[in-house]
Amino acid sequence: MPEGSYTAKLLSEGPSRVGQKVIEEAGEAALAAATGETDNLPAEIADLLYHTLTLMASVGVSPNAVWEELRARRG
Ligand SMILES: N=c1c2ncn([C@@H]3O[C@H](COP(=O)(O)OP(=O)(O)OP(=O)(O)O)[C@@H](O)[C@H]3O)c2ncn1[C@@H]1O[C@H](COP(=O)(O)O)[C@@H](O)[C@H]1O
Repeated sequence: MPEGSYTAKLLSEGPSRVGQKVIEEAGEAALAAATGETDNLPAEIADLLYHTLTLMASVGVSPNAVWEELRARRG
């Protein structure tokens, strides 16, 4: 594991732990939006996106697979 790497440590804990972080960060982002704390929103959303990408890596889902899914939904 790369020394001092948060990402490596989180990945070593498995998808369930990464998923918990996604839920936590989604809650923080939603709360910031609901309470009008818009100054905090970019940081909260950055945390959410980072942890979502880490969750994808932990289960082997590529960004391209997600883009393809979104593209297929276009009506
Ligand atoms: N973008 C990010 C990034 N966003 C958020 N975080 C970390 O995510 C954690 C989440 O915040 P919390 O307040 O929940 O932190 P915490 O209490 O330490 O977390 P837990 O103990 O609950 O797991 C913080 O420790 C942040 O530093 C990130 N850690 C790393 N990156 C990037 O990932 C890449 C690899 O970095 P390393 O992970 O350091 O190798 C680099 O480009 C980094 O900039």
